[in-house]
Amino acid sequence: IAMAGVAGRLARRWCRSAVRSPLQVISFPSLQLHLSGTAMRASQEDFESAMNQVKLLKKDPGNEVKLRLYALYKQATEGPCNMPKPGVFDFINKAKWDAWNALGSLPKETARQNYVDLVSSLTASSESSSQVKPGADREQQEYENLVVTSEDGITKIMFNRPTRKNAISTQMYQEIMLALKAASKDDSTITVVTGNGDYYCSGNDLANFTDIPPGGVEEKAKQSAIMLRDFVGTFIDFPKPLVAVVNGPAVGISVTILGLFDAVYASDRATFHTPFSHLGLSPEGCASYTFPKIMGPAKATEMLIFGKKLTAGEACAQGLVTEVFPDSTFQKEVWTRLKAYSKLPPNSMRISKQVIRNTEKEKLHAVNAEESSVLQERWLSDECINATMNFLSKKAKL
Ligand SMILES: CCCCC/C=C/C(=O)SCCNC(=O)CCNC(=O)[C@H](O)C(C)(C)COP(=O)(O)OP(=O)(O)OC[C@H]1O[C@@H](n2cnc3c(N)ncnc32)[C@H](O)[C@@H]1OP(=O)(O)O
Repeated sequence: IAMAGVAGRLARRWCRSAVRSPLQVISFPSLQLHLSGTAMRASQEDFESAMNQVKLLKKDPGNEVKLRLYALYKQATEGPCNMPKPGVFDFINKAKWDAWNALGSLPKETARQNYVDLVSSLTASSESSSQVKPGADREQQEYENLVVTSEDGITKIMFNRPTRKNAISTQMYQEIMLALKAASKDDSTITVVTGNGDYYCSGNDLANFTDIPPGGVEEKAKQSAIMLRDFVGTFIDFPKPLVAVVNGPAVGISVTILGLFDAVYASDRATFHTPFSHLGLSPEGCASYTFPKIMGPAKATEMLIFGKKLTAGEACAQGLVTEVFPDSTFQKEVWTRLKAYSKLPPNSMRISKQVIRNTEKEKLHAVNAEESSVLQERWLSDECINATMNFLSKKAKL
């Protein structure tokens, strides 16, 4: 408890001091490699101007960056660390000493250049993030079937076709891809996918197959396979922690792609249903690979071949869901947790995700290509056409 109190005070003091003086700022080790390679050409004038810019930063760059700035400033003005090492309980001065000492014998000119570059990167990122106006207003104009908001370091992509149980139309596939691509580049640390209304998502909009292009059904199947491959590929390649907040029942592709998320939180009202055989289809979203890996082949068979619908508790027991919450407290508990996670160092989270994902990326893309190509055939099968017609003519539901 005492340590937590000290850490809190430290953070508050550092935040205040960063805007007051470059002498009281603190580091970002991940920038070190990038910065050490830059040419040494910053003048004393550039350096002084950078010191002034630090005071004008609109956004607190965080303690690590402030420590880095402090260390570079000291190195640039005084050379290698010349202070006696502070005691272990003198937390602030010890952190500053460590940061400065870590620069070793870095020449003054290089430190000056690195300081100028670091400040310039901070100014650029604060300008670009202030141009992005987070919030529903801006996003509503861009997306017809999604609500995308950015707050507290979290970009939330919400399926927004509640009257169709958030079924994914052709346009919505495109919008989800666009929203994910934007989220991968924005300054949020975590991206969340959720649904509006009582459903999380009822999967592919079965009416998608009624929009036949001049090339006929074969052309439609071909276009759909390309779209599916791109759609799933966007999830495979997504670079930040991706979390599903499953607010209600999930069907079809909205379930299979959960295997590509980094965490899945579910309300106890949620169910997980992949009725591919009932629809004359076969698995997509890399589930033919991720599900057997997550839950074992026998359990995956029950879901993907026999179409067994799982409760949230069952999906959690089988490893598809991270944690289940009572519906009454679901939103509150999940968002409190996500807000805490969003404050973790973003670069570290992103890199950890990449380390985990990179070992499998090639395999996942290959599986995605294979599944999409098999489905291209399935969509033209009698089994699939009959099942789709039965649903659309209101003869069948899941
Ligand atoms: C191109 C890439 C393809 C990738 C391959 C993807 C595969 C899949 O995702 S397979 C799974 C496809 N999904 C389904 O088969 C679900 C079909 N829907 C249903 O069975 C039911 O609607 C329900 C169980 C999801 C919900 O039932 P209920 O609570 O009774 O609600 P309604 O049926 O009255 O739904 C309200 C309204 O929404 C329409 N709707 C719901 N889901 C879909 C859907 N997936 N596609 C098209 N339309 C859907 C439903 O028809 C109702 O419409 P109205 O009757 O006009 O009000």
